[in-house]
Order: sequence, then structure tokens, then C-alpha cells
Amino acid sequence: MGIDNAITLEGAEDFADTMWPGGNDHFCKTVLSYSIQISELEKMVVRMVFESYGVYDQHHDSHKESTTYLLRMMKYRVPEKTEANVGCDAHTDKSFITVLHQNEVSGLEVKSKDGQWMSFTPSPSSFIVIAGDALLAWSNERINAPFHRVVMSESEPRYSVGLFSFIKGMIEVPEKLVDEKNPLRFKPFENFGLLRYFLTEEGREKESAIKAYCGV
Ligand SMILES: O=C(O)CCC(=O)C(=O)O
Ligand SMILES: [Fe+2]
Repeated sequence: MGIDNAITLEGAEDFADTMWPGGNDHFCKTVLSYSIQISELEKMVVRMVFESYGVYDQHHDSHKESTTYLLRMMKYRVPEKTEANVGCDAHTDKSFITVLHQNEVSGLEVKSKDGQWMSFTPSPSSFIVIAGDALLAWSNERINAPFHRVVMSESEPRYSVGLFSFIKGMIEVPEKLVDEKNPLRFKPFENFGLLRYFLTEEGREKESAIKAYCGV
């Protein structure tokens, strides 16, 4: 369960109204303040990415307008002796960017491109920024959306909170990120429906085939 439109008071209130009869003002203020501050970090990362690819002026405003945020809070209990793992299975996120934070209990592991699982020592002042599938698509596969998982091996429950940014509607790859060396690639993404080839001739030809594949 998560809070949609997490950087608006309405988003926090909708969630609180579902959880508590009569809502919960204190909860709303706390999560709203957290979400807004972490969304500033997300926006800084987005800005750096857009600037580094030289597409800030042309694409940043429309990107900003179509961004929404989801906040999810997670609890991982200590596994019973007979249980192998009660964390979360390896996956990539469907988001554009995910920003994670957790209590002092470790467990998050991220897979490097060469297949090694890397773990972290949690710190109250550190946030983990992970690229999601939408950023992989937007960057025409230049930015990897890494597999990650949670493996519980400590004797305390683990609490984490994730702010996930999403692009509403279709993901368009900036023209600058498509060239002969990096032709636009087709990937139908679960949750995103279909990714159109906006820019290439090949894409236009394939569009009807893609639509048929996705049933739209
Ligand atoms: O709890 C964590 O640190 C990771 C959670 C996660 O990967 C997710 O919710 O997608
Ligand atoms: Fe994740």
C-alpha cells in the first residue's frame, strides 16, 4: 500500500482517511514534509541527468509537469529459524527514479552489471537513489535499472521508505539520445502499456505491430 500524489496534502489525506477513521493530521504533516524534501533530491538527480545528456532546455519542463510521486513504507520482519528469506525478491523498479531510506537494519542488496550483489551499511544520513525501468527506457538504455532485493539477516525488523517518481503517459526518448550507434529499442513495459518509437522510421513502421501486441 502506498500514498499516491505523495507531495500533495490531498494525497496524504486520502491515504490517512483510508487508514484511520477521521484521518490523521500528524501523520499527514510528517509524510508530506518527508515526501516534499525527498522529491527535491529526486528533482536534483533528474536535473543532473538531463543536463549531462544536454537535453535540459528542451525536455526538462515537460518532464517535470508529467511527474508524479508515490510514497511506500515497508516493514520486514525477522525471519523464523525455518524461513530462508522474508525480504523482497530481486526486481527492477517500474519508476523513473526511486529514493530509498531505511532504519539502521541492513538488508538491501543491489546487483552490479557484472552480476555481483552489493550490500550497504545503512546510515541515517544516506539515501539510495535507484534508476527504474522508465529511466532506462527514457535514456534509450544508457542508464541501467539495476536489480535489487532485500535479504533479512539481522535480528531486528527492518523499516524502509521509498519515494518513487513516475512519468504519466507515454515515455518519449529525447531525440538527442537516438543515433545510429544507439537506435531506439523496443521494449513493452508492464505498467506502461507500450513504448512507441516516436522518432525513427523503423519505429513508425513497427507501431501498428506494437499496438496489436499490446492489444490497444
Ligand atoms: O526496502 C527496501 O529497501 C527496498 C524496497 C524496494 O526495492 C521496493 O519497494 O521496490
Ligand atoms: Fe525496488
